[in-house]
Amino acid sequence: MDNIIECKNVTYSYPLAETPAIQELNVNIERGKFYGVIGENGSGKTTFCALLRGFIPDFYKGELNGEVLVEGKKTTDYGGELSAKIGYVFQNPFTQISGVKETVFEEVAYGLENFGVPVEEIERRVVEVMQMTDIEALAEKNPFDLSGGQMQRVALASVIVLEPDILIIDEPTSQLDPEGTESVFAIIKALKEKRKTIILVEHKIDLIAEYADEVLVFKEGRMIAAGDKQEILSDLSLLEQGAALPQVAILGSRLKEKGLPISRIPVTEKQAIEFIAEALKERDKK
Ligand SMILES: Nc1ncnc2c1ncn2[C@@H]1O[C@H](COP(=O)(O)OP(=O)(O)OP(=O)(O)O)[C@@H](O)[C@H]1O
Repeated sequence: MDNIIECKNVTYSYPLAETPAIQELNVNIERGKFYGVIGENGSGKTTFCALLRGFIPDFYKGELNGEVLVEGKKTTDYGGELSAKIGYVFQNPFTQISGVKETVFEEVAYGLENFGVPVEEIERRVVEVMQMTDIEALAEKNPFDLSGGQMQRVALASVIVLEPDILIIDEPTSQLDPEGTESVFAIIKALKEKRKTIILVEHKIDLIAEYADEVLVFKEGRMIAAGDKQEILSDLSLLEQGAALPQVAILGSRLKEKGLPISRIPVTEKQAIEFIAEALKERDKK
């Protein structure tokens, strides 16, 4: 198994906090997999992201015990190189936009300029990423004159252009309409196809069900479940723990309880159609 990130017995408290925001966390993140992170508000998802990218303890002090390793090296032993390895996309794209560049093109190029990449390479990479994120038509616009969905695509482009191996994306669609959400997920899907390691915090459970490989569930600072998305998202006992599960998983389980011979609990709409049709055929055979 190729673990790109490992958390070993991590407990962290923000300064002056009475209870830790993360408690006794042990988790391995495998290279090239897509992790969906879910849990109630305040359960520790954003704090988990801050730990992975070394923001804790670099920027947030407080008390940290245990170790977070990225490619076998402690985050506390990295200098600036960690930010080249791990791209972070904020919930609010306003936070990501530098505010010092006047066009979208310059904004996307900004990070590469800071890394001292040669001009021709910057041009090539920016053009490529703008195509991938479907923002070519916005190249000459001011980043602040965009819709929320467009701005989030620019924010994603400015991170993707740096070619990090790991992407941590914290609720990218919370402020977007369905169309903006769809366009952001088209990009996330393309990143998944490039075999990037992706850690995505997202409340929209159907999107997690559709795209993630693995799901991590947080509650009150503890990771209460982790594993294959099919297994986690069909575990109805998690509902009692406050986790959101796909409606189709709940429906499938209830149909099973009512006696429908459904062999697998669906987590996506496509699976629901397939698995329920299979079960109906099975029932009619009898
Ligand atoms: N900068 C901070 N200083 C002190 N406490 C904080 C800070 N950020 C978060 N917390 C606390 O840590 C706990 C975990 O918060 P966190 O933001 O990680 O949860 P979350 O699951 O990401 O929530 P949400 O879904 O609302 O974004 C909460 O009790 C929160 O109040």
